[in-house]
Amino acid sequence: MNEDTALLELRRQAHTGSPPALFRLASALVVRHELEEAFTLHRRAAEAGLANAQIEYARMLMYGVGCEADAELAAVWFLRAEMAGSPIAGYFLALIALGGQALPRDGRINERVMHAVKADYPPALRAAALHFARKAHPDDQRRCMQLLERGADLGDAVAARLFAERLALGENCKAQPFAASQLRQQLASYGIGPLPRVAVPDYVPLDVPAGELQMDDVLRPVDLKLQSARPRVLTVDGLLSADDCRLLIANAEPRLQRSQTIDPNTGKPVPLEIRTSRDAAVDPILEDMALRAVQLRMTAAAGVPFSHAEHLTVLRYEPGQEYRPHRDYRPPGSIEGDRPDAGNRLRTICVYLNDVEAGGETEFPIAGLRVMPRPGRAVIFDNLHPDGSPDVDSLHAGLPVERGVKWLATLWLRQGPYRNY
Ligand SMILES: O=C(O)CCC(=O)C(=O)O
Ligand SMILES: [Fe+2]
Repeated sequence: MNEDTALLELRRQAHTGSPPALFRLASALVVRHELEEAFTLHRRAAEAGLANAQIEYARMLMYGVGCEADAELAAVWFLRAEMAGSPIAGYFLALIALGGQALPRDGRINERVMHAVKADYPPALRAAALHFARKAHPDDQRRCMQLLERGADLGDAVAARLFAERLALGENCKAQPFAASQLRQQLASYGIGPLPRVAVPDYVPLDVPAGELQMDDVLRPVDLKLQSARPRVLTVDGLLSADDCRLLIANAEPRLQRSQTIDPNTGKPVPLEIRTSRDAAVDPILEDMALRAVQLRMTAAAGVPFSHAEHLTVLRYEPGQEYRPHRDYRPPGSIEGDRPDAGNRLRTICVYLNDVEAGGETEFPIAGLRVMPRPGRAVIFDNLHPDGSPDVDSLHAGLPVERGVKWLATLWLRQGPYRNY
């Protein structure tokens, strides 16, 4: 049967109106990028009570695929699928609720994540593993390892890479170089290399009873150090854990592209000599609970609601690569095409993900300040004055890397809401 005959057969079956047949046809149409028709068919199957279709329909609504995005309506359909017994729907409800925008951030987040963990849903395993990774109790460290291992067994390459690092380094566990090298060989056969070395930053371990999940820990206040008042620059060490840093690198690495910069004349992103790194932005469709938790930690430290954040960008600079002096606020005219209602870039938070052998500091020339990369260290700075006007003194640069590689995560934070869930 060729592809078209197969589709015709699916259409014939769907004609009967049977929900599983509608679902199968919709899924085939998604693969063919016929999204609007897929959306309508998933809706019909969802309305007829099919839980899988309810999840797919809700996901399309959440991301605006084949339709206008509508996070509130997505939540309604995830709730129906959850009531029909789907822990995956519960996971998505927890993901939406953690953003605190389309659903309230309530205690059900933890319950739902645990439920999805018990159902072996890999994104939930990853999120819970990274949460337990921050807790001092040895039982929680064991839980973290078990969850990463389970994720790896289920084919989650990110979990496998994180697990291999901990095993190889004996980080919060007994070093198992043989098991680590076997796992790395397995990953290498899929073309996946080892992660860069990330030293464990000092941070206050999470004070949550052993075995318990408290996902909203990401919002807890951190100890910011004022480095300069004008321009306003703050830093905090250990904002992210070694596992968080590795998570960001592992997610970005396969998708890196030459960085682009907004051309001040046209307002369009283009590759320019002032910024020679490679980077990957996290598309909302790829944003799972663990990635969301890391970003919430960043926005909370920056004192800006999560909804104001543009998409996370992870950058990689090789020797000689740099981001020459620039300001992060967007030139008037370039906002129009990208959520003008969200206003300009009020503030930026960058987190270094590894140690750079030499070079790669972030320099603020007006303040006479250079911030050294250290894994988990964040630098937060204002791009606008309190009255919303551009602060020309916010000029800054990513100095050229001299030796080693520099990995960095940047969130640009707008004046108003940019995301809807
Ligand atoms: O690489 C750095 O240190 C600075 C990065 C930066 O300025 C940016 O991402 O906007
Ligand atoms: Fe910048």
